[in-house]
Amino acid sequence: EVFTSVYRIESIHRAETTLMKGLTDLVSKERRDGQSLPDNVITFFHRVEEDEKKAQSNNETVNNPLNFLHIIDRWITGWDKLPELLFCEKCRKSSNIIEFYATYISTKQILIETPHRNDIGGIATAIDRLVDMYNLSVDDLIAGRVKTTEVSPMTLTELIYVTNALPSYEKEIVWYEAWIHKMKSNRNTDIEEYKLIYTKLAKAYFKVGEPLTCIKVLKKYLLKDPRNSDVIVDLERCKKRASAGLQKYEEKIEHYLDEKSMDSYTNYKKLCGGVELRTPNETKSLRCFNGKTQIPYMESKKEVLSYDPEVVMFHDVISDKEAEEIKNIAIPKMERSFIVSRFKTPATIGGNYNSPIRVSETAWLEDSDHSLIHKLSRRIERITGLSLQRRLSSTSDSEALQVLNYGAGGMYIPHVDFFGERLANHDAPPDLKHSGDRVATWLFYLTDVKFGGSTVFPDIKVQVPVTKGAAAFWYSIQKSGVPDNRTLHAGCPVLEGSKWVCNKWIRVAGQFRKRPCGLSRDAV
Ligand SMILES: O=C(O)CCC(=O)C(=O)O
Ligand SMILES: [Fe+2]
Repeated sequence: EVFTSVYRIESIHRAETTLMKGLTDLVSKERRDGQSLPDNVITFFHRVEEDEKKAQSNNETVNNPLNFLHIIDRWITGWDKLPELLFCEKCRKSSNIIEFYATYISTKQILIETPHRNDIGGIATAIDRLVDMYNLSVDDLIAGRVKTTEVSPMTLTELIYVTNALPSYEKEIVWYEAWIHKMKSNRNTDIEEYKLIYTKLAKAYFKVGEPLTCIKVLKKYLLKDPRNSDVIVDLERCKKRASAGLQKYEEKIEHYLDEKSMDSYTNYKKLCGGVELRTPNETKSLRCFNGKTQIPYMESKKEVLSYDPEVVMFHDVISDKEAEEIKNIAIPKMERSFIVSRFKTPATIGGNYNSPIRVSETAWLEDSDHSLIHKLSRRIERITGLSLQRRLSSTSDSEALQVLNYGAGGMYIPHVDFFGERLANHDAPPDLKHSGDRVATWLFYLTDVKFGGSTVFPDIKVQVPVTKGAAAFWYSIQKSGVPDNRTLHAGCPVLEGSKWVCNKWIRVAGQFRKRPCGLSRDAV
């Protein structure tokens, strides 16, 4: 799967650029020789040309899920099929074609992974999630617009990918209605497309218990194509249901959120969208200042986002060059992030109902892997005053550095980082199992993103924007030793850009001198 990280999609896209250079060459050589390639090859060639032109803004390729959908669809329906099209039975074989084919094979061989049907589902789900999260207009998406960027409009095939991934018939209705709206302004839509959309829309109305609307939709279609027997059969079905007076409602995917989760989810959504949920009175005492570190002449740029529980940002704690280096060290080791529930934390609320909990890829880096990783651990120690020692054979004061790159619409739904009562029986390696709970989290931001991706704390209404070079830091366990549920937090879905972060989860065991425990139960 490539949709689980933006860098994988980017590498597919780089390969496509190479293939496209080869194809452009082929087209012009054949033209020069007075020959032409099969029509479907030329059509595909023009599609890529057109898509690429549209997807460029300020010399950069637009990094949003709609463009990812185009990239993956072009790959699966185009590049993968190209040899069949070029070497069809009646096709003329020229040396130019053979030459292109060599480039084709070698380019594909370099790729570690090529897109897969699953990727389509992953990206389609991401698009649905982003519509919910950021209240995007479906009409805009169909036309290729996402916030301030524009790419090619969606194709009919892409629409069907998206609607197949939707968790409810209500949502399908919204998309088909929008598509019909678009078809109306396009005079030469072919009848097959009309038929497909009208029958799918009618079926969705039927499923949500609205047979009368189902009848209306099908009758509208029959005005264009009065004798279509499939549609007439569908119409009879709707009529029968309507006369039975049965309003049967069918759910596509069952979902359930309890009230408390719903509150957190509402805040999560608002905070991700950049809404300030605290009153001026609540934020007036928040400050930025030069913080003390363990080295007398070194200060940190500290910004307090919440005093209790304490959530802070440290600015300029990692350079662009270091951030780039971390990515390069991590890339060969990246793997799909495991679901938090490996540790059975309450990572079960919010998000879109059918969405995976975490869409990202992870690499774990040890201090001993590279001097830079070691250096960063020491830097965090100086700034926080905590110990991050890794002792691979006994208890450790922190886990390895976790590097994350989010995928298409990638996010991490609301969760807490501590294990709480589950610490005793989780299946971490023994050294970590005996290192105590996760007392604090340090999160470096290695990139900026154009839109979305903030780290948000729904219960305390805090939003930390993705800020390259900065880090977020918070304690998950109070000084009394009691885990702090108010530290529930999430990574918002990324709408545009590639979000890279890396974090250190700091353990309780080694901190007894560095962060003395409090004397009362509610010590913070
Ligand atoms: O990526 C984010 O913003 C959140 C990451 C996170 O929750 C974590 O690493 O524990
Ligand atoms: Fe977390």
